[in-house]
Amino acid sequence: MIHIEQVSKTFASRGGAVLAVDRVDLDVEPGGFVAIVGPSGCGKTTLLRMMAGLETLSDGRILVDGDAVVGPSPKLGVVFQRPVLLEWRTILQNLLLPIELRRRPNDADRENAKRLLAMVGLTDFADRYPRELSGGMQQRASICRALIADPEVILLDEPFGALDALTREHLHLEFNELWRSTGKTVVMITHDIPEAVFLAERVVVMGPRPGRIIETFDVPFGPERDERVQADPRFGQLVLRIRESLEAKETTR
Ligand SMILES: Nc1ncnc2c1ncn2[C@@H]1O[C@H](COP(=O)(O)OP(=O)(O)OP(=O)(O)O)[C@@H](O)[C@H]1O
Repeated sequence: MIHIEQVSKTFASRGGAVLAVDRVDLDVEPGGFVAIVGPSGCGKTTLLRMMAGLETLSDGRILVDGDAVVGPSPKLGVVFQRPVLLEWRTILQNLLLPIELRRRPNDADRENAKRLLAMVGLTDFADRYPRELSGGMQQRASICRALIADPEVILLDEPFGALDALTREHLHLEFNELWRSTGKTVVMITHDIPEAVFLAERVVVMGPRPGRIIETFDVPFGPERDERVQADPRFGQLVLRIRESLEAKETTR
């Protein structure tokens, strides 16, 4: 579904050119879930923004479902670290925004939005404004908005990073179910290694700048996950191996 081939990104800055992403190759199969972890500033966000068509490539190519990414596309839904909801629109109106940018929303769109809100337990909040919702609820609404145009791929940049631990755990379970029930292809950036192992099928480790993929780990659990996965010794072992992979590279900087 996603094919990333020898992708590089160089930014021009006052101090000279900054190589943020260096010849990254990555393939994600349809319905797959890949998490990307790496030290701060290693180019994760830049890579995700290039996948989303929000940043140009300096070199290489990115294909989504066979087509080169040349700009934002309805095939891609993006969720950012902070829920970027418009304060003056209700939750339902916020959800319908991606549709409105292309055409007038109809009753079927409104039904679809309500179905998504029901999936994440926000049925009663459709007509409320973002400020009336907690951070976790707003982030759920943002995930619904990324899904409204029925994209084949969802890209998430630390979507749960700004939430408290309990809310984050709830959303992990919800997001796992959402992924399984919709069959979407997911790429998620996170700093949280246990989160990556809990949610993804594959965890990709990026090394410090210039950002390159240094190691890939397969997660030994099926798609259906719950709290018991974390008690499995393989969970802790994998978290440790990924942490060691990250730390090995940090010390050889
Ligand atoms: N628009 C830009 N102009 C110049 N340099 C940039 C730009 N965007 C990112 N960079 C540089 O590219 C590098 C990678 O940044 P990026 O935000 O992708 O890292 P990251 O891995 O997502 O970091 P973090 O985990 O801290 O969010 C950094 O050195 C950053 O300073």
